[in-house]
Amino acid sequence: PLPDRDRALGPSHQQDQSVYEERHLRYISPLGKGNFGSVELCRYDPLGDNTGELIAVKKLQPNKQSNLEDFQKEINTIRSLHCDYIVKYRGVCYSMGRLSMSLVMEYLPYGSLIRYLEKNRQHVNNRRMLLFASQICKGLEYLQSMRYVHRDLAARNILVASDTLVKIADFGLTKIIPFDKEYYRVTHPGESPIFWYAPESITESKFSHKSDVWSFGVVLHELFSYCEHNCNPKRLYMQEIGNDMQGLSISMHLVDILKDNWRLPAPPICPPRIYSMMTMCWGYSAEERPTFSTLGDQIETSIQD
Ligand SMILES: N#CCCn1cc(-c2nc(Nc3ccc(C4CCNCC4)cc3)nc3c2CCN3)cn1
Repeated sequence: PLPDRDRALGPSHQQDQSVYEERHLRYISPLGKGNFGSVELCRYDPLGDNTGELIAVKKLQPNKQSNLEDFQKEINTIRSLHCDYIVKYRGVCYSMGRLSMSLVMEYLPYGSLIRYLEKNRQHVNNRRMLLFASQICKGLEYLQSMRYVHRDLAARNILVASDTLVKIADFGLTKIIPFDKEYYRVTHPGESPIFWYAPESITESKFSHKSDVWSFGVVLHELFSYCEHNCNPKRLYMQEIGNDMQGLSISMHLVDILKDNWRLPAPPICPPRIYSMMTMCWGYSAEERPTFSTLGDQIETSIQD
């Protein structure tokens, strides 16, 4: 695309959608897998001299679930979001040959929060964690203001831009709440990340801002557990449920222990006030859970102390 200074700004000064030409895209390495797609590191190098910018390119995975329509929705979603705490849309790349298209986004050099915390555990203290938590909370508050429900909030979908900035990514499951309802009901649950799901999402496929609050509580748990894999949510829940469970009954057992008020245990060195914030996010019924603005205020207060 044209550098910003030369880009013709439309009347609304809305940046026009940038189209990246496939012939200038240089594949570098794989970055990860999201919902319905894989993400690759590329350099967009129209001058052919390796001075081009690094970008993250999400390609549609041609498999049964994903289809171009869902991908188009994901592109329209991320294109409509303008927030410092949400990964930035850069444009699309059409590959006519394969009649498919790719989503071009800003490249975040540090990768997912899980990997970052595993590698940088020694110099990330509680204050830094609270900064990350507050940024995720602000991003979610913005998403809510746009009537979007993310539906796949987890540390694996939080990306690290720098030592002091994280961003929400992967809008493959994001839905818009209809104007006349408080929730979105999903017809095809697909492979659901049930250990990050609120009870009503498991039992009734109902998703709302309050179910995103539940998942935010699980992300707080991952954060303050430094994303240690031996205390990740799935592992802790399966220990409680009993590892000998299979298939459908796992989600029913999960809902049962949640009904009995069992919750993920406090991470080893988690401040009591933060753990109580998590347990508030895990109110069994949606209306018990706090709003993102309340959570944001509580996190800010904790940062001041
Ligand atoms: N979310 C979500 C799930 C889908 N997904 C999205 C991305 C993604 N990754 C990055 N950056 C990134 C990623 C991995 C590394 C690792 C790679 C292995 N070697 C060590 C370093 C480094 C940097 N930047 C992005 C994106 C999307 C927009 N910008 C990756 N998977």
